[in-house]
Amino acid sequence: MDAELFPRERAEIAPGAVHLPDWLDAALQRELLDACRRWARPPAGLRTVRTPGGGTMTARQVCLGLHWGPVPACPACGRAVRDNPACPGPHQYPYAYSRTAVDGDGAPVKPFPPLLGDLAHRAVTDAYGADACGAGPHGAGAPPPYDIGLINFYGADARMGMHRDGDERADAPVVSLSLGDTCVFRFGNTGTRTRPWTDVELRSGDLFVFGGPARLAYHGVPRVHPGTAPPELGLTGRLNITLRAGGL
Ligand SMILES: O=C(O)CCC(=O)C(=O)O
Ligand SMILES: [Fe+2]
Repeated sequence: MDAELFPRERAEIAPGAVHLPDWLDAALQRELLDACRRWARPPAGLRTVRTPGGGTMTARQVCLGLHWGPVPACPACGRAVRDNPACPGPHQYPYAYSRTAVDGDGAPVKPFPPLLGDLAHRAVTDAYGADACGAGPHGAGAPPPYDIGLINFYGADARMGMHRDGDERADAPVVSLSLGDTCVFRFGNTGTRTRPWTDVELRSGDLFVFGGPARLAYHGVPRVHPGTAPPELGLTGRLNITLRAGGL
């Protein structure tokens, strides 16, 4: 890694989208990596996600709390999603949340651990300030809690295309934690997959939070830089943990 004289600083990439470099210390990165390794084991462990077009995602994924994946058949017309793009029903939404790994081994998804809920709340508070959380414990009138963790594992050639995180029903900010190799994280706009966008370098330990006007912005990972993980972490590749409130 190139030498750097100055620490990297907090940056607001777009209104509501905040990058906090080096947010996780080395011990917490190690603890999260160990936990990711446990979560990635079967049942309902790391899997390859099929896309509605018949391809596969290059980043492999494991889910906690709720399972996110392709909708196998449309409840409105009963056909596989990619076979009937004209269906006005759930075909419009080729991905959904479920309680079991429907496109994996079919096992119940592992529970969402309290550690990740605590981290999500701390992350949002650090990103926006004390009262901005937008999700909380259950209770009358309280916003829904963080209850979904998606963990993406990127090998050297893995990517993630521009997309929106739009399958949740709560508007709490998405919290994203990076471990291992550095990547280019592309943060775009809410209207199109195309420019304008800003490319941000996310390194091991970085936090990125997007909420408010940025909650539904397109984003993706066009590139991972292999071999850039901190050697003491002991990870080859990149892990990303995104935390969301489902409101489902
Ligand atoms: O890997 C990343 O940094 C982004 C992951 C992501 O956008 C997602 O899981 O929806
Ligand atoms: Fe995303």
